[in-house]
Amino acid sequence: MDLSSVLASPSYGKAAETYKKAVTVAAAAAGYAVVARTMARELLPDEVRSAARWAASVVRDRILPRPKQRRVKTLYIGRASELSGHGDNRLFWDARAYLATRIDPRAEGPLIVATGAGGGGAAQPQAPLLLSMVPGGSATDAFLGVEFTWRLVTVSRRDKDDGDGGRPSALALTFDAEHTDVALGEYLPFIMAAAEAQRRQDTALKIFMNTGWSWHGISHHHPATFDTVAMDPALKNAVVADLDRFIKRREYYRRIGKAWKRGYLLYGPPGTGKSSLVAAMANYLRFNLYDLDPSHVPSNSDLQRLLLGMAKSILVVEDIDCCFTAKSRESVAQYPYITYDDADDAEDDDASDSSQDPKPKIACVSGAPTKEEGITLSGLLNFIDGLWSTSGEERIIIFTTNYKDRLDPALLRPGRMDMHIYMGYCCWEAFKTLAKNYFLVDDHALFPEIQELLEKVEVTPAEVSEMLLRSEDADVALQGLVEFLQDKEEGTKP
Ligand SMILES: Nc1ncnc2c1ncn2[C@@H]1O[C@H](COP(=O)(O)OP(=O)(O)OP(=O)(O)O)[C@@H](O)[C@H]1O
Repeated sequence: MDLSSVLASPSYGKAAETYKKAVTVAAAAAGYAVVARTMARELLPDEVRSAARWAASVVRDRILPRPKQRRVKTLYIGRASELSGHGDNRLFWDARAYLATRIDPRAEGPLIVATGAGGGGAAQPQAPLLLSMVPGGSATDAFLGVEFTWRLVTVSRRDKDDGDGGRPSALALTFDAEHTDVALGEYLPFIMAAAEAQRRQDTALKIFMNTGWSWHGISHHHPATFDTVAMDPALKNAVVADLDRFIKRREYYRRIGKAWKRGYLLYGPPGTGKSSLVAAMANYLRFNLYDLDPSHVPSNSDLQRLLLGMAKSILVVEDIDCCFTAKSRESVAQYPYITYDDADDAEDDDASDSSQDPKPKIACVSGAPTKEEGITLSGLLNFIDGLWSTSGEERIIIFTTNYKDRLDPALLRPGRMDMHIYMGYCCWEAFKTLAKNYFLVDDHALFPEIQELLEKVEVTPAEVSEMLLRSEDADVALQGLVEFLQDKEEGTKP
């Protein structure tokens, strides 16, 4: 069918008629709408028109989905503690320290850069560079899927003559208000914990030694870490896991009403790394060490004072077998400075404080035996349990000995020392740690021979370390070690 016959057909004529009518109606409706709007504008008062607009918006809001409104919340963290009324607000400094690790140095805009405190608190050449926002600047951070925006704000205090005008005085933390619980319950506590961990890292550790009833501290720079201590890897992992678990259990110890303390007994031949492990534990936890020499503690009351004078820390008593024994009173002559419990007394240790024990203890102070009250093993353990149960701070006690079999059974009873750690002769795994420490090598042509020899020969990690130290050339040092082990095997070396 061509175009002329389509136009001439009756069905086309009907459709064209219908279309014309529709156009006429639409034009009339549009005209009425314009007229109605004009009339409404001219005839209806403003109040009626705005009421109509409001009604229309209510209907629209009810029927049509609207994009969700974002309510933001801002927390101001002032530099000064507004609530306690005095001093610095630690949270302000914690947040600034935390932000220093989150600021992107490549981001646009100016930043403040300064040196952080290294080792002893004073700025040191190797101290890290810390970034900070300039006043008015902002930084964003994401935590648990929530976006947080930080701004450093300056509150002008020109009206107050406190010499503080113009310094940044608060951090403003802005986030979606529906995440307020995350901000207060998780994000800020996380920041405080991170800052505390960093503070510990930056603070030089100390080791304290006792003279009489007072402690004297010096810096503790022992380089041992869990990476450098050579020991069975499974045992090492177990020690690290035990420390981690202990540190996280503040609430648990509080709930069961026990002192937040953990006891470790390290035993093994001389030179197997007991002192190195103590140092590694201190470095890992960033705890100060208190090295107690019981021979310098005249009485239980002096011991009490020493224990009360300790902060969160590790208390070490080395060579405990030389300090306390239950063997016999004849032993007094052998260990002249210390008071001894009888084995029978030790059984009652839990029930009574030995300082109130009516039986006279033999105390030998400064080599002069007297009948005065003296320090006892039960006194030490009871004091520790009693005194530390109220402090609420975590403490670790470590006893070391070369001779576990000489120890007072009271010390070995379950519940006294939580973990007994045997530091033994150098095994293959321990040797690999030492080789890595000294030469940064994981493998060497002499390793198979050394492995075979270590299975047959008893050698301490201290002896192996000494051989490895003899040359900076790994080939030379390892060859020297092979010869040393062969001599031992043949019995030509003690
Ligand atoms: N397990 C080890 N891992 C790494 N180094 C070790 C180890 N054992 C010993 N050494 C090395 O030997 C030296 C002496 O070891 P350490 O004092 O730790 O042994 P110890 O078991 O405490 O000895 P002692 O019982 O005589 O006090 C350390 O300084 C270290 O260089």
